[in-house]
Amino acid sequence: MITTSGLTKTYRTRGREVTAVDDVDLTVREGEVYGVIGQSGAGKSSLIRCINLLERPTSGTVTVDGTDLTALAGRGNRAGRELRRARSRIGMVFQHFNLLSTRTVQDNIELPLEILGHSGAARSRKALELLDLVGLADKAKAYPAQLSGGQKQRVGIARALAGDPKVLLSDEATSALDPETTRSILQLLRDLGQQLGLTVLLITHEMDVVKSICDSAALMERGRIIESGTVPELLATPGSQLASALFPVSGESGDPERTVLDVTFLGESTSRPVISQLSRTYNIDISILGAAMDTVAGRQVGRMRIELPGRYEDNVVPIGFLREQGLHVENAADAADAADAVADAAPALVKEGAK
Ligand SMILES: Nc1ncnc2c1ncn2[C@@H]1O[C@H](COP(=O)(O)OP(=O)(O)OP(=O)(O)O)[C@@H](O)[C@H]1O
Repeated sequence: MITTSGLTKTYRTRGREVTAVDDVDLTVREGEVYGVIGQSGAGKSSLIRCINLLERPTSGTVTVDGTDLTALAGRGNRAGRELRRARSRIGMVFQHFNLLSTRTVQDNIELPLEILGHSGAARSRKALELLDLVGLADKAKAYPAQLSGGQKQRVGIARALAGDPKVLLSDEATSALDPETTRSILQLLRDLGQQLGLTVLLITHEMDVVKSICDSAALMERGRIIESGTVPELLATPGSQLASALFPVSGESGDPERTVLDVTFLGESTSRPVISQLSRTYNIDISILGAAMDTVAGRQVGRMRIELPGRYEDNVVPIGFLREQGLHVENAADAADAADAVADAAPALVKEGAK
């Protein structure tokens, strides 16, 4: 649904050049919620602004729903109209809501429809329908100042949906909200995505956002995407920095003569008694150093740090047994290296992930 190829954005200010987006290839599939996570200054806002051509990329292409937006951008007035039309199928949700304070809630939602030239009756019908969808049917005549932050963002989402978009872009939609409101807005985005068949691309600096609603995620650092994939793929990738930040497990072993493994259970493997089977089959004592179960992107995920007697090389057979059961097994020493790498690159992400 969204593809960028070699997308690059360089700003030139007072003789200085900053490459905010550096050769980014991104593929967001139809119907998924895709999160781009990175620290402040990583280039997330520039990326999202290039995707809806609010910002003209320096090079590279952006294709949304089969239309190459970058090809439409530079062709004078007529192409400008085409670009505006293509853009109206891309909804945008902003961190600070961007509502007009002198207009009522309903009039704010009608604004994009006014620009598209819809009649008064059609605009009103659509706005009321959208208000109902976001749970604010009773607030049509209220002004933004009379709403809570979460309610304002619901209006922002309703406005973004006014043009019947196939794609919703969200620029830190929840970072101005408290944790509980954040949860309800994320749930709304996820529900609307499923109900309306939307593809959602969101940028965030909070790992919890990725954890609660994203099907796929990418880690952005200094303008580049350094890791990406579906959440289950990431959790199953040895040494994945995103997986370590998304789902950290802790627990120390003091004994170099023993093997410490991080075992990830996904989906139905979470309910099988594999650790006791391992212990019985090979007659080994297993210590559990740390464990957690959680729901990531709507799927049950478990992670466990276990310790086995003997060095890693001596445990090839039990490790093979665990892998045969469909579990992802990683040497904890390698996982610790990945966690250190992400901590160096993005300390805030690790803090968020560890909450
Ligand atoms: N209009 C601009 N002119 C010049 N430099 C810019 C401009 N916009 C962004 N930058 C620079 O590009 C880099 C990436 O900024 P960007 O806002 O895209 O990052 P971000 O990951 O969204 O950060 P934040 O989360 O703080 O918004 C930064 O170094 C920033 O200073």
